[in-house]
Amino acid sequence: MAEDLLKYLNSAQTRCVFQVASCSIIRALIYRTGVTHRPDFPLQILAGPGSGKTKVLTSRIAYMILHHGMDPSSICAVTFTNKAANEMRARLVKLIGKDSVNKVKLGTFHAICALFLRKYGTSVGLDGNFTICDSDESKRIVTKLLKPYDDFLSSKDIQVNAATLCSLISRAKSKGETPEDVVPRKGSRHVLSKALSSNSTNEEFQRVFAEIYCDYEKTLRKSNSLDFDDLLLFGVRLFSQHPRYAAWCQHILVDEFQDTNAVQYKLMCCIADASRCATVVGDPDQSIYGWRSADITNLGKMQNDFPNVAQIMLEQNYRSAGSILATSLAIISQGELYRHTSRIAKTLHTDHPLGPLPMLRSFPTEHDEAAFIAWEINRMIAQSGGMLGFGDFAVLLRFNAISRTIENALRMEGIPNRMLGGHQFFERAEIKDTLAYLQLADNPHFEPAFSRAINIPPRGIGDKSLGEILSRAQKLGISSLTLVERINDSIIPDLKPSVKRKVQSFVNVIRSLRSSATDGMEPAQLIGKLVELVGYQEYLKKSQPDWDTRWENIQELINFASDATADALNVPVVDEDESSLQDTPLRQFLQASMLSSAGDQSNENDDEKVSIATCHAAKGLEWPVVFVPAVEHGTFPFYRSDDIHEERQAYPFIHSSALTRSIRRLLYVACTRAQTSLYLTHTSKRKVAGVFKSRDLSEFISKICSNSPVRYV
Ligand SMILES: Nc1ncnc2c1ncn2[C@@H]1O[C@H](COP(=O)(O)OP(=O)(O)OP(=O)(O)O)[C@@H](O)[C@H]1O
Repeated sequence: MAEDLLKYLNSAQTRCVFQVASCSIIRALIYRTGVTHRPDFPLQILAGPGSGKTKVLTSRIAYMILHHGMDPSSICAVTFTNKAANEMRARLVKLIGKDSVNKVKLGTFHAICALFLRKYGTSVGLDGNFTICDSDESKRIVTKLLKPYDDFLSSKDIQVNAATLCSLISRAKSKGETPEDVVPRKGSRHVLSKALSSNSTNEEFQRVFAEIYCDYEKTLRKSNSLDFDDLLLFGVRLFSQHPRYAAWCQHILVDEFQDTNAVQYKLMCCIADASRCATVVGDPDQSIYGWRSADITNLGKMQNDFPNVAQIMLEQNYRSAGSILATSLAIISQGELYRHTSRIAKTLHTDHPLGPLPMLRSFPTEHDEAAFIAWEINRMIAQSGGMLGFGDFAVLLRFNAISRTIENALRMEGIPNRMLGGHQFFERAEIKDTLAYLQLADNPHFEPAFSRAINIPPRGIGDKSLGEILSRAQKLGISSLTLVERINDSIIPDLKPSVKRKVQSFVNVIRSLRSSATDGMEPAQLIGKLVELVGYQEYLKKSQPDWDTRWENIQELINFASDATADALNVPVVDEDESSLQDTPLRQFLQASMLSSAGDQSNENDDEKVSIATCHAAKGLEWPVVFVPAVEHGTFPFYRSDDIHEERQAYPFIHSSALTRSIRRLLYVACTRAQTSLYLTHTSKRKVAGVFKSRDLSEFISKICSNSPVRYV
């Protein structure tokens, strides 16, 4: 009898059934452990793409509240984008209800810092009405600061632009380096040394960089404003110097932990200081923000900084067909390029069938490639008998510059499409104009807003007069707005030529907005009042051929304004007697606008369009069918070349092997967005700066072709 049982258990068929059953039990247990792991212990959940990381994180929050009775307001949940925060909020509402969710401190690192700095910023030397300076304004400031160095830099044959300097400043800040830290010391090697050959040139350039960085900081402080990196740095300062402001936090949970930089990691530690409890979820293989100083080693650091941290791996992919997963894993796990890195070995499997093999197609030119993509989308939709719609397709690009040919081809085939994160709502001129007035009404010191608003609509103040206003204000140690207000009120003499009459309407508008904002007028009404006062619609009609679209955007901003204040997070009252600051609805709205990221806005019928996105913007998303064009050397990986301007700015001075690894991960992220079908395409010739250049298949793919998880057509 016993022998029979043993035989039975050993039979191949039974073993297989038993293994499958035990595997899914183990998986369920692992998932459960991720959720139920004691909330007073730290936890790292490492998981591959499509393994349901967000689900575990939200379930864990719900479990802490419902099972352990934790106060929702003692939980902090951090995501990388507002979109991800909204997604998490929506899922949590279903589990614990809206009232509890509203108490959880849920948002991006930037949003959480901004909220606390608004209320307690005086403790770290800030005024509560600071303005958040976006990257466009930072670039304008740096452009101005760079100007006096033009002759010097060209005499040394050093070419550098404001965008590169902004990247370098941001890089320094994300590592916590101050302007003093970047001053060259004898024999020191700095980030710039990788970019410049001669040592003395390097030192001279680095000195210029340090000076510009220093002046940039001064300009921001004088304008009572913080850039995005400052929000994090001042946040660290606030929570580390005044731990009581973080004492409410019993547990912090961080999504996409692989993309945290040094400052964000420090912030997490400061917020978790009282409880030493943090749960992080991440996938080191999806770390794609190396150029923004994301630091994969934070996983290791956490093991030292958080005693008894446990590590759980989630290894089932719920998203993709088996063959897509196999191809993606082959791309990421090619050994040789990882020789000098410690890639954390993870396995990933799926219960989904193998499905069609990913298709690799080669074309003579990019036009043929784009035409194929358009043709194939139409063919698949027709063949699916209505199962697939345009919204089920995505074309994921290495960089935006490739999109033009694809967009053209889709248009010619009548395929509706949208660029994900491409039209950045808050970067549109009409939106910036409106915000500039409101920023000035809230913070009279914010110079970038003054320079923008003073002449919109045109008031006849030329560059010379504007320069005169700025320099006179500087001499008097007051803001430009205060100067023109004083001229308007005849407190100080007019300029020559006179500006008094020209600035009168501007001063009146600002004063009227300021007084309404102080009386608590809702931002949506403030915008209505502003456009009325300045005659903005008439101005658009006169100056812009597409004025109606722009006017619709203003209406959209009004909609956004009504929602933004309703969504504001509660900041706990720590010291009633201390000078904690009161937020105004205008301030809440301005903050929400400045922190709103690309892709946060979506239109109603976007679901019926083919998505075109960069691989970066596709992070966290999924589609049934994904096309990845230009899988070629020169794109995957990309090395510095003169044609791709935006990429040179994105990757200043990054080491090429680090870049290669980062781009391999980017291709991995792109491929793992696909649920049922994946197409990789490449061309043998591609136009670069107007000239055809021959192209080879990407080494990331050519090296895996022999094991053939792809169908090469
Ligand atoms: N336990 C589960 N059972 C079935 N489907 C699941 C489960 N968890 C997640 N999914 C589904 O799998 C897909 C991927 O989930 P999700 O986007 O949360 O994964 P992720 O780990 O955050 O992925 P990525 O890191 O690639 O963005 C989604 O369609 C989700 O609905």
